[in-house]
Amino acid sequence: MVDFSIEPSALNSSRTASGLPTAQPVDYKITARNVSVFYGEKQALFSVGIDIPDRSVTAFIGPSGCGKSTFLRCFNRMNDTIASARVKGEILVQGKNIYGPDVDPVQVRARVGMVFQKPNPFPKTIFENVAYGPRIHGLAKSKSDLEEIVVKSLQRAGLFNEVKDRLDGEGTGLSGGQQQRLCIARAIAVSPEVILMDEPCSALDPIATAKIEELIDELRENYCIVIVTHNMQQAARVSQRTAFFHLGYLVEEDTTDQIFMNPKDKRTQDYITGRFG
Ligand SMILES: Nc1ncnc2c1ncn2[C@@H]1O[C@H](COP(=O)(O)OP(=O)(O)OP(=O)(O)O)[C@@H](O)[C@H]1O
Repeated sequence: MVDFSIEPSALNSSRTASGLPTAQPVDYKITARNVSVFYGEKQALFSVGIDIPDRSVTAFIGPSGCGKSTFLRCFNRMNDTIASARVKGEILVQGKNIYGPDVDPVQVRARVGMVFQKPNPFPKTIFENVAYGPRIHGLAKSKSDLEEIVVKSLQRAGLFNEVKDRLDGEGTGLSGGQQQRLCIARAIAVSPEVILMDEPCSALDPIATAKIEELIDELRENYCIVIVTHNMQQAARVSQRTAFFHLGYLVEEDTTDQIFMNPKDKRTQDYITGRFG
């Protein structure tokens, strides 16, 4: 664990019985400092900094093209897979700079899982979709170990009861909402520290969306979750903190209540009241 005790922004103030404020360290999972991202000559993000707490949901909102997904992809080095993308600045996950010279991006992506807009199960069985990650990362010592990981991951993703009789069926044969929960199970199976979600409900109907939102709420007890969403009601429903982006800048970040009820910046206010977006 990193000692955050000297970082003023990492302190929550509370009051003792004497009425004097005391500082309590917040458990931050991700810390980003001065992050800028370029696609070729074009700059998409401008010196963004944020602290993201563990065991909670942080939502990134803002108009199309403001850089939400670009910033999210910095947290597991997915931008490395885009040839023109260049990331500057520092991102610490659990205190370790994930852009350090000794860091393997494949390991980063196991620690920081990602769920995409469109459910993307592998063309394999339901069991294999979940077993694949633990197997390649050597997380199971035996067949029964692996089975246990698969069952637990499906249970945590709220899918087990629906698929327990057809684990040998194709993952792609599930409904859209089930496929997305399968992708969440797949992400959980490698015991990540963080789960990134890039508009995870945008391809789903309202009932499947409600299930995923419930699941997100349950998962936050154990994980740091960061979600990009276009849907402000969804951000208000599922997140504890919200960051508003505009034209590549992080305009404002605070508790979700504060952002939606009393934003400090006029651009945030205009966006959440639907004046642009
Ligand atoms: N692979 C890429 N190559 C070139 N430019 C890109 C690439 N991906 C994103 N951009 C540009 O970077 C900027 C930020 O895009 P990004 O997708 O991060 O925004 P966003 O806020 O997530 O948008 P949306 O809500 O529409 O998904 C935009 O101007 C976009 O055109």
